[in-house]
Amino acid sequence: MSDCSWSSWQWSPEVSLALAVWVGIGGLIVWIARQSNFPGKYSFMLTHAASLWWILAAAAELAAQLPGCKMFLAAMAWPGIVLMPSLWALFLWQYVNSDYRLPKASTLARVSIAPFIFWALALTNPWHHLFYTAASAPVSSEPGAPIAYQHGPLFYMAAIYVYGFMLASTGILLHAALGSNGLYRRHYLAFVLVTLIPWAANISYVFFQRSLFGFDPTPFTFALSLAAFIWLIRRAQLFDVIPLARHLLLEALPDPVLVIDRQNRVVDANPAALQLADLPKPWQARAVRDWPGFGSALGELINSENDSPVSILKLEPDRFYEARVMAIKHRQRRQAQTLGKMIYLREITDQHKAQLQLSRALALSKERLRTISQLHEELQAQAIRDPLTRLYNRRFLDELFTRELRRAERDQAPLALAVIDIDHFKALNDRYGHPVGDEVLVYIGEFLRTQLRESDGIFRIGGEEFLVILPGLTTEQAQQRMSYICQRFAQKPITTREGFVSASFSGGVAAFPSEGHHFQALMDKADAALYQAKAEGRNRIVRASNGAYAKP
Ligand SMILES: Nc1nc2c(ncn2[C@@H]2O[C@H](COP(=O)(O)OP(=O)(O)OP(=O)(O)O)[C@@H](O)[C@H]2O)c(=O)[nH]1
Repeated sequence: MSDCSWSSWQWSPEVSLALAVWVGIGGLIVWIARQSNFPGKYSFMLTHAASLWWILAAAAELAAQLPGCKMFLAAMAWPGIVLMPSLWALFLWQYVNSDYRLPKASTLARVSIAPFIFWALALTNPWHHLFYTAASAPVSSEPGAPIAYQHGPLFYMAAIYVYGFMLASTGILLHAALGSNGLYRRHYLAFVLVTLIPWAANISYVFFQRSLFGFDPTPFTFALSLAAFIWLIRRAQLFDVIPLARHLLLEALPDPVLVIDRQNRVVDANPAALQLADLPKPWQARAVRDWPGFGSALGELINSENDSPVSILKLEPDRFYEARVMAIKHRQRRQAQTLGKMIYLREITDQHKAQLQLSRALALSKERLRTISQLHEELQAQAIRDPLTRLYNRRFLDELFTRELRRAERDQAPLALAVIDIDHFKALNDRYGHPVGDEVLVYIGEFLRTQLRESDGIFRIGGEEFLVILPGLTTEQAQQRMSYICQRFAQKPITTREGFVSASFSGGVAAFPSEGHHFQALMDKADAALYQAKAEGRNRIVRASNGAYAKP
């Protein structure tokens, strides 16, 4: 210090350059202070204040003529040297995490501990020579000659500390640059450049003894940083246009947007939201559920554990809005802290009504389709059934017989066919009347249905004529089965409107493959057997047998 009071001071172009950089950075700080808030604004200003300290000490060292004074001023630069990279890392962290807050006093105190320790160690170097060794001396005997510093272990410790922050800064920036695009990515990449140039200059000085004016070139590279910031601010809209543009966008947006804090109080609302709530400007911050008009609906939405990103709200009579609730998160180290929520509303009344109409029309046409297909099924069922007895009619005979014949051929199984005709039905009609005849027809249909298997097909093929398809039965088995039914039918009188009526039927039976391989062949033989049954006295079943008719 005493050396400095005796030292003469020499002005030089290098000193002018250092002071020009100092003035430029000072101007940058003043300009930034006047700008609206941006993430990391205060740590950005503090970083440059630290660089001002360093440059001033460097300019003074350049101007000082006595070696003792130069070494004292070199030690004086250390708070700036060590503070600058740590504050720069703090700024970048806040910037990439959109943290607008003033750095906490405790954070600043923690960041300042190491710079003060290194400063104290540098100032006490004449006693311990652990920062700069005793071999540090002017490069020549000329007055004002620069000092060739020989670095001691404490110097390298300080360098490691500083380089750690530079490394962290580069990591933060590269990570942010990779996850962003457009203007933001350009900002991050420019920040990488601003970080790497002074660091490279410092490494070349510390490890490769590259100097500028016989001096550490690092503070001079701040001129490049300054140029980069001027370019970023003027050309790449750093710190200025983006928040402004976002604010303008929010103001001009026709859709209502609300920002609520952790206590669900509205802390910001754009004009569209105020208009929707019919709130005058200025409005007071109030709980979202108390907002006129749509507060209760929004309150419910926020409190519900509804994870769906979009909800439909009916806010006013007949007005529908799509509501998106987005959490506003702030990342702190590895934890993400929720600061509040942003609610974005978009009116979708017309779409919603159209959608409702569409879904109503869709439901109606589905209902109609169901009715039509039901009717269709009923018609289909009716088309193949005899309306009086509900037995199958001739129309279905072909289809069922063909299907059963194929199955019989495939399984090599017999398939019997029985033709039945009510005996003396004309006489019954004549005696009791046609309606009673109908009752007898219905009764026989029901009777056959109860006596035969589910798999047997029963058809009414004429006035009082029926046909039964009996899958799996031979002629003999079919005759036995039908004879049994024939006997039971004849034994039981039928209840009609005219009292008890007795009736009987006759039948002829033929089967695949013994009597034929086609429907018509089997039908002819069964018919002939029926004729035989009638001729033999009725009330019996006669089977056809290979061209001849076998009696029971
Ligand atoms: N009630 C009623 N009678 C019918 C129906 N269809 C046909 N018939 C009558 O059935 C009778 C058939 O008589 P026929 O063919 O002479 O035979 P049958 O009197 O039964 O004498 P066999 O067959 O020789 O025993 C006719 O009188 C027809 O009018 C019908 O749907 N309802």
